[in-house]
Amino acid sequence: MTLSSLRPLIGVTACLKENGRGGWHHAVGDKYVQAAIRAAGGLPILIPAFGREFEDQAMTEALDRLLDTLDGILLTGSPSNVEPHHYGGEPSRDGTAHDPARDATTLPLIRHAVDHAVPVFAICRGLQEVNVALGGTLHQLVHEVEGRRDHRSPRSPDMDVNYAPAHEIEILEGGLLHRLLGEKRVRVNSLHAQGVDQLAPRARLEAVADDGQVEAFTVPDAPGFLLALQWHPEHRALENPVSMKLFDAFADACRQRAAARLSEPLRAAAE
Ligand SMILES: N[C@@H](CCC(=O)NCCCC(=O)O)C(=O)O
Repeated sequence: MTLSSLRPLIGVTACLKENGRGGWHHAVGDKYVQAAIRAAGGLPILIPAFGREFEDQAMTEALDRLLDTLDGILLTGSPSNVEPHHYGGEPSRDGTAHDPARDATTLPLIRHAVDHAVPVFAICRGLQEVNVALGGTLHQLVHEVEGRRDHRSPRSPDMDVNYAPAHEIEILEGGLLHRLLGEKRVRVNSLHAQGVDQLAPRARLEAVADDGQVEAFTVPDAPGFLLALQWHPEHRALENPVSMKLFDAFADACRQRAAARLSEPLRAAAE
């Protein structure tokens, strides 16, 4: 086995959703599982929304054990919103979908992963979770903010319509995104009603939409890889060169961690 053939273990965050029959499922969209396998070359390990089951110390121990076994974390998107009490926001508008079990899992998971140099790739809700976990805030309805466009997707039954490129982003020179893509402007899809209001103090802005809305950031002082995107690179990732450059960078970081975690004989074989 060589380092390039090593398939890193990538945690994929799940939502807790009602199953319509009085029960609950821990659920992940298949496109995230497919992206972890095909775009990142990893082995996806679903992370249930277990945060409410553990008190503080037990949660810390659970996250330590979990992250000891993983080479990276993919923070997925979701129609549910981060609950505003996590960032001092006003109560959500009636009818807003939330997922408190997911919030109770991902927010401490993010802080733990960042502190322990576990590579993190955050998508849409995932970006919003990273921003809140590290002390930032969110707009709950970006399209109602003065000067902002509507960043929500069409409500088509056709995924390719909903995930079609929707607007350009400006990539800030000198950051990770610019280094990975070598471009100043790319078109991205857009499927969100929430968005970054106050960027987390440790975050470095990497890209903005033409209306100034945050579209990507990194955390330069994090010991490991971290890239947070408001758009969805996982949709048809293999057909999108921009997406593949980003997944390749995440995959490289995960493989490096995997090799470092391997036992000596396996590590020697992977070199
Ligand atoms: N609910 C938040 C986050 C939006 C988001 O993640 N959209 C994608 C949902 C479907 C998918 O997983 O692709 C917001 O509205 O901003």
